[in-house]
Amino acid sequence: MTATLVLLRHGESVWNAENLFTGWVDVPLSEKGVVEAKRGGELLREAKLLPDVVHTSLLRRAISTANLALDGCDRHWIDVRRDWRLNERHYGALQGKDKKQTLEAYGEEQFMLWRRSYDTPPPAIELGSTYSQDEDPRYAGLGSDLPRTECLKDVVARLLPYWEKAIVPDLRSGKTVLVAAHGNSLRALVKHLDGVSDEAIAGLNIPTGIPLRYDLDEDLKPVTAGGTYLDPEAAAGAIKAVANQGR
Ligand SMILES: O=C(O)[C@@H](CO)OP(=O)(O)O
Repeated sequence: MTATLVLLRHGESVWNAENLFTGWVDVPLSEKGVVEAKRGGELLREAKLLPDVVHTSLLRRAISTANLALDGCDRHWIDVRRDWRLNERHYGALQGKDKKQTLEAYGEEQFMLWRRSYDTPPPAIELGSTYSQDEDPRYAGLGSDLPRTECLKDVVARLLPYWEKAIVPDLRSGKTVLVAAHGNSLRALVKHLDGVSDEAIAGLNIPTGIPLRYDLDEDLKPVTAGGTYLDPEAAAGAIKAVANQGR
């Protein structure tokens, strides 16, 4: 048995374009992001990789990307499930801050520790502050699960229960599964799938809007490590751009 999983990071958001830490702040796609999401749908159509079910976060940049991509391959009608556990990493007090200014103020080491270390979260966000989500009705049921900051390790811990409970059953039933999510929630999933070490995951970046295909064996291990981008050339360039943000 093999199962087919497609990971899709949302297209460029307006805050990606402005180089701001975003996390759980619910910003829309930029015009370029809309084009990227549509292109993602074309790539799915060209590859005849047609999802049967889609899982998204609760953030509009992932939801819009899924809608646009699915529309592009005539799959806008499939079952959809959304869950906060697919949200972007909560960026704590860095949410809304300029990446370049943060790099200049705190230096390369601290900046990269916050951005890419496995287990160092940024400082926690103040409750009630502009970019905090404590008043957001979509998270009202979360109680003490509502994060005030997260490192990638925290994202792995909150994502895996959803993977096991919601995504794995879809894969086991033979469905082609699309997961439309975020740079860091997808890094957490790739870490799990490929067994990437805590150190090596720091160097892994996911480009916006380019579907990443994983064929999984009966143990849900990737047949090809790292999966396959549907547009490898575009992915290589875009991965470099993500890695260099803030510079
Ligand atoms: O700001 C964010 O939420 C993320 C993704 O855009 O940024 P980074 O790649 O720096 O983790």
